[in-house]
Amino acid sequence: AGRHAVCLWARDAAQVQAMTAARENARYLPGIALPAALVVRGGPALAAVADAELVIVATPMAALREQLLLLRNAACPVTWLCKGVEPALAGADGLLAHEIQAQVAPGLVGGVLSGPSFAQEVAQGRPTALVAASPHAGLRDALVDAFHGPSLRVYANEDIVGVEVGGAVKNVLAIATGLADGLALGLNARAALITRGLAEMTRLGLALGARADTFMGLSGLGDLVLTATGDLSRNRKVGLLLAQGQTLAQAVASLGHVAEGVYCARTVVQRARHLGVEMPIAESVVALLDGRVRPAEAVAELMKREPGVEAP
Ligand SMILES: NC(=O)c1ccc[n+]([C@@H]2O[C@H](COP(=O)([O-])OP(=O)(O)OC[C@H]3O[C@@H](n4cnc5c(N)ncnc54)[C@H](O)[C@@H]3O)[C@@H](O)[C@H]2O)c1
Ligand SMILES: O=P(O)(O)OC[C@H](O)CO
Repeated sequence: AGRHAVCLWARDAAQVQAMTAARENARYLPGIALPAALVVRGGPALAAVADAELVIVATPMAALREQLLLLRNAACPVTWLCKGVEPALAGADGLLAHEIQAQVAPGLVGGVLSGPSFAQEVAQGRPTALVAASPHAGLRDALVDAFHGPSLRVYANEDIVGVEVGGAVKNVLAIATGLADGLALGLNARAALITRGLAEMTRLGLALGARADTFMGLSGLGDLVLTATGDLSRNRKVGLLLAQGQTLAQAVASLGHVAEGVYCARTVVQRARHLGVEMPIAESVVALLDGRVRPAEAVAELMKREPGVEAP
């Protein structure tokens, strides 16, 4: 938004050099010129954030624990963009991002920036609305101050549990809608998956202590609609490719970016089971990813379920 000096730190020296020379992130956002004021840096991460007022971690979920460990003594607040759940460690449930922070960097002031936002459209300056969630009011305000602008609206939310559950579960559900669309099941089926998926997401969130209304907001329904229907979604693409007969390995290899639903579906389902929460759509996605059912069988299993009442 032009109100702050911004430094982009990357771990890969070759990528730093390429971005500095071309003033473009050709590998991840080709065709988008980096703003003239943006400084690109490599080297030790801690040196790069020494004078920072705010750090944003933009790695996949799998790298968050390592990044937070590195930043655990940072003097400034840290915010992550990751949407997922960490794979379960032996004998324990997989953790949401704020739970990892509580474990490895409890002294840090942390939060998440989430909501319906394909990076490509944000970078093109297309209108986008996000949600900034943290238990710390000061960080929520700082995120709105740093990011709110003519093409980006940022809403604050105290409910970090609900925001993170929405961000994780929508990835799993987008694999399901990609699969349904890839099998040409029709628009009715897609609407059914989105709506019943939202009920699953809400049930899990409530069991984890989230607020129900968060799931009607940007990080819940908003991101679910975007990811389940938008062809820029990597998660949706995985479903589409599986429906075409590709193996999971082939589908994942063709993306070049992380599809978090592939990595968190099992953990989501495992956590739901431990809490006694029913998530039949997510269960079907896991069966598909594990190769226990074929695409058409996953759908048939869902349709065979006993009739039920609509209330979540
Ligand atoms: N791309 C989007 O449109 C978008 C939008 C909103 C949220 N997100 C979320 O943001 C997170 C990152 O998504 P992405 O699309 O940028 O993923 P990506 O696969 O493009 O990776 C992002 C960056 O993280 C780096 N990285 C990967 N593994 C790492 C590790 N172990 N240590 C340090 N760095 C590592 C990669 O080199 C890359 O620069 C995901 O959780 C995703 O759900 C993505
Ligand atoms: O490409 P996906 O499926 O990871 O989705 C990207 C963003 O999370 C959409 O908000």
